[in-house]
Amino acid sequence: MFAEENGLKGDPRLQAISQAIRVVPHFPKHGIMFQDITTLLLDHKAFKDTVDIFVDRYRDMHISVVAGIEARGFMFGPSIALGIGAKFVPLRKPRKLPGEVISEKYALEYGTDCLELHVGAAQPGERAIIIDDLVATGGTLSAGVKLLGDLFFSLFLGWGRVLLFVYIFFPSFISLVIVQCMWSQLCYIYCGFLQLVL
Ligand SMILES: O=P(O)(O)OC[C@H]1O[C@H](OP(=O)(O)OP(=O)(O)O)[C@H](O)[C@@H]1O
Ligand SMILES: Nc1ncnc2[nH]cnc12
Repeated sequence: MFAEENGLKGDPRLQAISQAIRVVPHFPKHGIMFQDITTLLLDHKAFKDTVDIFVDRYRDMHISVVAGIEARGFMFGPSIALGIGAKFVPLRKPRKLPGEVISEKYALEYGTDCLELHVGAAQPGERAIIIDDLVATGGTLSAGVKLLGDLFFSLFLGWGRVLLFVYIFFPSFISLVIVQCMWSQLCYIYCGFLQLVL
């Protein structure tokens, strides 16, 4: 599907990339066919072709954020970010990021996990892509999409909380601000009116 959608059907690079990924049966537990990309990283051409395919696809699409999912998204994301001229934003496992974070829990093929993102790493209105090595259940990717979406919402919520706090504890302060604003608007209109008249 990816090959067809991106005009890569029959591209010999895809077959070489696919062959460079080792499949390890029953790792880390019985029944899992583990797709091991460390063998792809050992193959310079296949590794470069993988990055180039993404750079060609996303260059000139006004993407300013490449978000990479820990850990294997960190192996491809930064090169793609440099290639398309975007910043790299790590989506990390819990308690790894030192600043203020937003978190999202998710279910995995073999367990549950959580991803975190630094508040302020991306701004509302920026266009982002998320990079990882593999989609199995899609839980990790969905958590990444939700995190980036929530970033804008959390900024909004942050200011909402401050306003609510001020409103509850200092209602007269809020009224004062509103009156002040209205008053300055009235003064402004009044000055404009005077300018017109004079
Ligand atoms: O589509 P999903 O079912 O969510 O699974 C895919 C995720 O699982 C793997 O990471 P893992 O959590 O094993 O962490 P790692 O990259 O740190 O090894 C893989 O790198 C993806 O991030
Ligand atoms: N089948 C798989 N291969 C490699 N990483 C994985 N993460 C979840 N499922 C996986």
